[in-house]
Amino acid sequence: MKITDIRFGMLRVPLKTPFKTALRTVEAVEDIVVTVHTDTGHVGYGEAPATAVITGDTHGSIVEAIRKFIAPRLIGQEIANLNHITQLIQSSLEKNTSAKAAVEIAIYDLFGQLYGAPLYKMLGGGDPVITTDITISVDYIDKMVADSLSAVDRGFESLKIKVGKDIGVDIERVKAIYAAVEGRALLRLDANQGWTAKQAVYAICMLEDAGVRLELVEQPVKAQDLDGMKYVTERVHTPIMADESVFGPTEVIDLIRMRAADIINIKLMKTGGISNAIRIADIAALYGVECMIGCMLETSISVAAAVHVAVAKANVITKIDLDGPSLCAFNPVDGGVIFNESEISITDAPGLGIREIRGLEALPA
Ligand SMILES: C[C@H](N)C(=O)N[C@H](CCC(=O)O)C(=O)O
Ligand SMILES: [Mg+2]
Repeated sequence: MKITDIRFGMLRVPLKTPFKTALRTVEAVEDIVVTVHTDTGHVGYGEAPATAVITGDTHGSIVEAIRKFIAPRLIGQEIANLNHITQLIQSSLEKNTSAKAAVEIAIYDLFGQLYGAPLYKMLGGGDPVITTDITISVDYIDKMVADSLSAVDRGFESLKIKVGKDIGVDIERVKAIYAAVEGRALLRLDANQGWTAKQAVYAICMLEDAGVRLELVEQPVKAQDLDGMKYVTERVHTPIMADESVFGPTEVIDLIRMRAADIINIKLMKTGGISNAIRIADIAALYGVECMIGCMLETSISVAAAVHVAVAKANVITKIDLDGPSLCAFNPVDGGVIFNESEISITDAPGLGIREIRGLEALPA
């Protein structure tokens, strides 16, 4: 099975409700879809969101990175040589992790199709059913409480509460949600870099003292402020998780050795795809550090790939934040992983199992 062509499309899917974090507000998923074509007629699917505020990647940069730097190296390559292809992708240019991820996902999809096995089996196997949390956007307190109760009624047992807007209101937001859902759902907070280190310690200690039990707090301070992450991690009981602070394996090693966080959030769009996500999981396992696997605003194309990785690396990926498809107003994918609110399950279809993507707008090759 040899690569013959790489094509692009734009996928637009409205969100059920605006997604609001300390960094941005978004009303629709608008992602680049990559299809990798082969001489056997098999097609691999990948996806990349333009999360410029986190990865620096835009629609234009994703398409240009693939068109000019990645695709020319891959045409003619044999899918069976997976490690060689991932090395070609990763070394084709610096950064541009979302572009690399989209292409890698499509290549891994084809690798599974080549051997007639679902991707998670090619990655080592596991239990093909996992449970995700759901994100509660930062908003007025009453709205966040109502959204949290509605999520719990839909069966979500873990809520990822967005904070990081105003420290005083943030504390009240979390207290109100905790009181409303106590005993029915676990709470994770994600400040998306919105606090200073001292504010984070103040807020988390206030919540701890008030008896609010939090599963973890994600990325309390600026991405580059590793000293700030360490400062917070050392001063609170609640586990601290690094998200925007770590993209690839070497950054993860540095962060773990600094003891700057307790947990790592792996996202394919930060790692540049599946190969580095697996490396990070293996590194974390060596150090005895737990991981979450998360997503950006992505549909069930690229999130499916993250699900396969989560299943195969369940020994170390103990927390799942793969709610992108649940946030979308509809599922544009025919086939693939089944997203049913909090429960996500993988079928026996080869690769990612995607048959078709509805509503894809073709972009020039
Ligand atoms: C969608 C996911 N639950 C999530 O919250 N991801 C954010 C970043 C998403 C974005 O801004 O596109 C995160 O974990 O920080
Ligand atoms: Mg985060």
